[in-house]
Amino acid sequence: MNMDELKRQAAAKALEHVRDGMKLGLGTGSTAKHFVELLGERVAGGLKVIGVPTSETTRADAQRCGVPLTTLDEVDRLDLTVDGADEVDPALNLIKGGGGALLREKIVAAASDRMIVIADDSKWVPTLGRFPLPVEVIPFGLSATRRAIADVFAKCGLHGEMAIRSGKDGHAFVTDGGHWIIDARLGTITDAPRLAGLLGAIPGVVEHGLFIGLASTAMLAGSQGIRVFERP
Ligand SMILES: O=C(CO)[C@H](O)[C@H](O)COP(=O)(O)O
Repeated sequence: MNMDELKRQAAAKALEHVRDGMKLGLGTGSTAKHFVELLGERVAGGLKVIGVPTSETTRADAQRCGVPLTTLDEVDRLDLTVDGADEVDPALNLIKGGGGALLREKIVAAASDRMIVIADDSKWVPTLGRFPLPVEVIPFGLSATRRAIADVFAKCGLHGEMAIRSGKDGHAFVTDGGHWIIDARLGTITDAPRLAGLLGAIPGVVEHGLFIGLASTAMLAGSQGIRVFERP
């Protein structure tokens, strides 16, 4: 089975947890896109749900699939968010943001009673950090912000290369919020909650891709089937 089929299987498994009347957070990325498409099929069959997309790309996908949309200004809490991840560790802490949507993804996940992470099982890691950590920054004062990020890494015993993410046009990739992303190759993040707290306190850092304590469940599809993990 190829990777894309595994992603679709994980998405289908998450769909089993969607009930009539739910308010849903809709994630971003190739796995989340499968979920939106499968959800669209259920909506066409009469399921009543409403979704909050975590990116302009997901908004367009959801509209194409006929999934009714709302915003976090119009609803209070969401029942469930289903989203992909770049890495998942045994505590269900995550690295996200490979698709550049980490800011809206984190806002939506934090506004949800439950977050289900869907992925193929290559995303499962014993310790976060193999995938470059995305840090969303304001372009103003970038060098100062970068130095502050490097100081935080050093304080956490991490020394990694940092690169401004480029878009397809070769210029800096611009997020839906108008910010830039620094990708940091850290290797192994031994204390992700501490790093998350320190990065979040830097002026100029809008958000980072460490999702600590937000995921309730992970559904990871592999050649042996789907493994479901609950947050310990
Ligand atoms: O965080 C994300 C986007 O910002 C994605 O969820 C993450 O990059 C995983 O993507 P994919 O499902 O395509 O592997």
